[in-house]
This record gives sequence, structure tokens and C-alpha cells, in this order.
Amino acid sequence: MRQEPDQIFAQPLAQVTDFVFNEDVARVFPDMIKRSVPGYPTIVENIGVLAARFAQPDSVLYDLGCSLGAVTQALRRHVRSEQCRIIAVDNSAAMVERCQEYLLAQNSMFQELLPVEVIEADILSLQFQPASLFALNFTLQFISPIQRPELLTRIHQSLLPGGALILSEKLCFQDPEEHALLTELHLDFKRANGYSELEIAQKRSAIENVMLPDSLEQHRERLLAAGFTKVIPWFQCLNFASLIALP
Ligand SMILES: C[S@@+](CC[C@H](N)C(=O)[O-])C[C@H]1O[C@@H](n2cnc3c(N)ncnc32)[C@H](O)[C@@H]1O
Ligand SMILES: O=C(O)C(=O)C[C@]1(C(=O)O)C=C[C@@H](O)C=C1
Repeated sequence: MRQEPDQIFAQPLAQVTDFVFNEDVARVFPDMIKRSVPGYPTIVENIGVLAARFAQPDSVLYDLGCSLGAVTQALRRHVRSEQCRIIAVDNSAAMVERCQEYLLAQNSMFQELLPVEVIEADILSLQFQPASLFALNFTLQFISPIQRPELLTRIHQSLLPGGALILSEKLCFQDPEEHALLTELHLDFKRANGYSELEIAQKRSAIENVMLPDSLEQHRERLLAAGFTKVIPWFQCLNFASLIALP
């Protein structure tokens, strides 16, 4: 697959419209997410490692909001349980099409990989099968806040005993000083990865209405209200974190 650098916000735009996961974004997504999310490669690889502990033989593993299937590929590298299969879901046609191409490329390089079904669907209206693992890797933040509790409740109801939800998100912080510092340090991370002030500012305008982060406390409370019994943060880099939620 040809990987292109993210230059989506590099030129001044007459009007910055809301961010969408369209063909232009799908084309540059590996570069965009690596340069925007501190710790992204570590999170993705270790979701595979964590999943290997929770995956159960003869069960489904869900990658919800799979984009190009980075998590799905990590699951296939690490999960060794017999008869598992992965269902990767995204509602962006451009992402799903490219995800399938990436997985075909992975198929051609390795043997005995877990089978994957890639579905173009809205995770808010998809019926879940009983599953030993759900991954929401930077997806929940794009779901409207009022719809988040019901989605998490449905995920909890579909989780097999001994399974887990792995939830990665950008965070906001209740303490204003902590929030300001980690936000500034995230901008420094973007600058260090070659994004200009214009790119940073235009991207911020594009995502501010469509990506609404919660605090760690909000995540914990909502997950417990959805029926999860334990919420265990396993990774944080600046204002990005990943949690394990146990049923
Ligand atoms: C930041 S990306 C996720 C990155 C990906 N999980 C990874 O690890 O590389 C968010 C993805 O969620 C998808 N998405 C957002 N809302 C969705 C919904 N309601 N149903 C399905 N997919 C959704 C978007 O199309 C996008 O591809
Ligand atoms: O917070 C930001 O500035 C981001 O760019 C974050 C983020 C994300 O967390 O998903 C937003 C959109 C892109 O998918 C890549 C990264």
C-alpha cells in the first residue's frame, strides 16, 4: 500500500469544515494518527498482547471503528486462541475498502492468521454477537456523548465472562492546570512531528465539534454505570490513554 504524508490541513482553507473520515483522510491516515496521537504504535501493538490474555477459544473479537485495521492486524499477530475470529467494523466506506486491502496484504505475508470479517456499518445500530474482546481504539470520542452510555451497555451485555473491553481515548482533565499543560505538551508533540501552526489550528477547528473527549473520571463512572466491574488504566502518554474494562 502506498503511504502518503498527511498534508490535509497544510494549506490555508477558505473555510474549515467538520472533520470526516473520507477518502482523503483514509489515504493519509497511518501518517496522520502516528503524528497526532502520542503512543499510538505502542497502544496498538499492546492491544494485541493484552487481547491474547482475554481472547477465548471459539469466540469473536470486535475491532469497533477499525479504520485501516491496525488493531485487527495486531490481534492477528498476538492472539493464538483456537477458532477465534475478528469482526472489524467502520462506517466509513473509504476506510473499509482500504482496510480490506491492508488485511489482504497481511494474509499474503503470514500463515494461519485469524479470519477477519470487515463490515461497513454504524456500531450504534449493529447487533453484537457474544464476544471475548471489544476494542474501541480512539472511536468512542467520535460518538455523540448522549449515545455513549447505551453503546457501552450493549458492549457489556455482549461480553463473555473473562473477556474485556479495551478503550483508548483522548482525555480532558478536571484540573485546569493539568488540562492546560497536557494540551500544550500534545501540541508540542505535533510540532515535533512536523505539523505547522496552521495545520494544528485548522485540524483543531475541524475536530472540535466532532471529537468530544471525556475525563478519566467520566469514563470510569460511565463504564461502571454500563455494568463493568473494574476499570484499569494500562497506558497514558500526555492526554491520550487506554483502559481495560472488565465485565
Ligand atoms: C480515530 S479512528 C480509529 C482508529 C483505529 N481504531 C486505529 O486504531 O487505527 C475513528 C474511526 O471510527 C470510525 N467511526 C466513527 N463513528 C463510527 C460509527 N458510529 N460506527 C462505525 N465506525 C465509526 C471512523 O470512521 C474512524 O475510522
Ligand atoms: O486530538 C487531536 O488533535 C488529534 O488529531 C487526535 C485524533 C484522534 O485522536 O483520533 C483525531 C483525528 C485523527 O483521527 C487522528 C487523531
